[in-house]
Amino acid sequence: MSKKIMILPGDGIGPEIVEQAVAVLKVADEKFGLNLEFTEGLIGGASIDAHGEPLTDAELKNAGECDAVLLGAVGGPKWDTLDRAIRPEKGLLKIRSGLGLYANLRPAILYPQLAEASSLKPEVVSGLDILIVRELTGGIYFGEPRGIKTLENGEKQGYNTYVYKESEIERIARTAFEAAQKRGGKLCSVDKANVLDVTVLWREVLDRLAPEYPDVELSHMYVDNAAMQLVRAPKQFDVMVTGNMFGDILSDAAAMLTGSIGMLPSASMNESGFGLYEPCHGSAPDIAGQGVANPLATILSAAMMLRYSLDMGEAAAAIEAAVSKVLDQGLRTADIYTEGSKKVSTAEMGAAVVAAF
Ligand SMILES: NC(=O)C1=CN([C@@H]2O[C@H](COP(=O)(O)OP(=O)(O)OC[C@H]3O[C@@H](n4cnc5c(N)ncnc54)[C@H](O)[C@@H]3O)[C@@H](O)[C@H]2O)C=CC1
Ligand SMILES: CC(C)CC(=O)C(=O)O
Ligand SMILES: [Mg+2]
Repeated sequence: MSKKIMILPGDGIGPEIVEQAVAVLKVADEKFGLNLEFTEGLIGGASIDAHGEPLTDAELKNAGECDAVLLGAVGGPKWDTLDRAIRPEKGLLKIRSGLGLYANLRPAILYPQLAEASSLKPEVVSGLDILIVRELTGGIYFGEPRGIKTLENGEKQGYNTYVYKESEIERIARTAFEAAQKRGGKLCSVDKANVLDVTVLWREVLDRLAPEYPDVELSHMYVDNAAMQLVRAPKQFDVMVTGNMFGDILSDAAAMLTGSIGMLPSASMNESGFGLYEPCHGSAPDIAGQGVANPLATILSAAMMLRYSLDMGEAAAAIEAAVSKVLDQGLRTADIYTEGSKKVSTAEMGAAVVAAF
């Protein structure tokens, strides 16, 4: 039986990088007989232009009926002046929440070939392999009430609400504990429990669950210190678990340890293992249309999709090996270029991964 993959290219560099990832999936399909079937949909600004909203209910339903979703990125200046309710980013929040994709896995792994491209000194990052587990369907990005209101004195006030229910904390904590069990056995929970009540509860839930995972060493860290430790001594971390906003910010910081945000893939899963796969970066309007974006985060996200949602681990490993091979060949998009390597375009990088199979 075929496996149906929904492709949502989105905006900006989204279509450019997704095109390369689909080409890689097609060659993996040929080599491994995966029987993949692709269908394409609209999200973000592309959907606003076509339908007046960033994700239609019909498209959400289509995505949920597929076996997995591969997404590029959404957003861009063209839509920035629209009403907040129909911004491209709302489409992303809608698909994450609508499909229950609460577990966002963001592995920050330094390919040894890119040690020179990392923002940190090679000795600080060599062998880096961190997994950031980010809660994705709750927290301050979803909390109500939210909005901008006018106060009695005529001044405007903006507000959002940072909320988590125990059950939401527990399920992401279990994802993180289980990941730590399969990895190095260390879990660092990141919060701001010295200030934010919601994260006092977060910490309590993590502590309550810890005895169920005696093989995992649990620690807690405030988010400001975690940001500092990530750029000071990142190898102290194995698995990090945190809420939606802190995870968003910390994973962009971790990306630079691996050389570029263009290297960081992600998986967003629900309880039944259904997943949406996308690079951690956005639509990069500053380089869109120039053919210079790094497609590797999206290609590596496609590999995660094969492994986590489609049970095609062998093909996933082959994609990762092909990525490593092109880096061995010295091929680099502009974001990971260092002296002595060969600068290539988005399409050339994609073609090189296909050829490396
Ligand atoms: N998952 C998503 O769809 C996300 C969407 N966004 C949206 O994207 C738009 C741009 O946001 P920014 O804050 O600029 O973040 P961004 O991640 O799009 O770009 C930040 C910087 O990283 C660079 N960059 C990103 N991806 C790259 C790649 N694959 N190769 C080489 N360089 C890359 C960009 O050129 C830019 O200089 C906004 O509309 C934002 O809301 C932002 C983050 C995530
Ligand atoms: C719409 C944003 C929450 C997207 C983003 O920055 C992310 O998921 O990393
Ligand atoms: Mg982000």
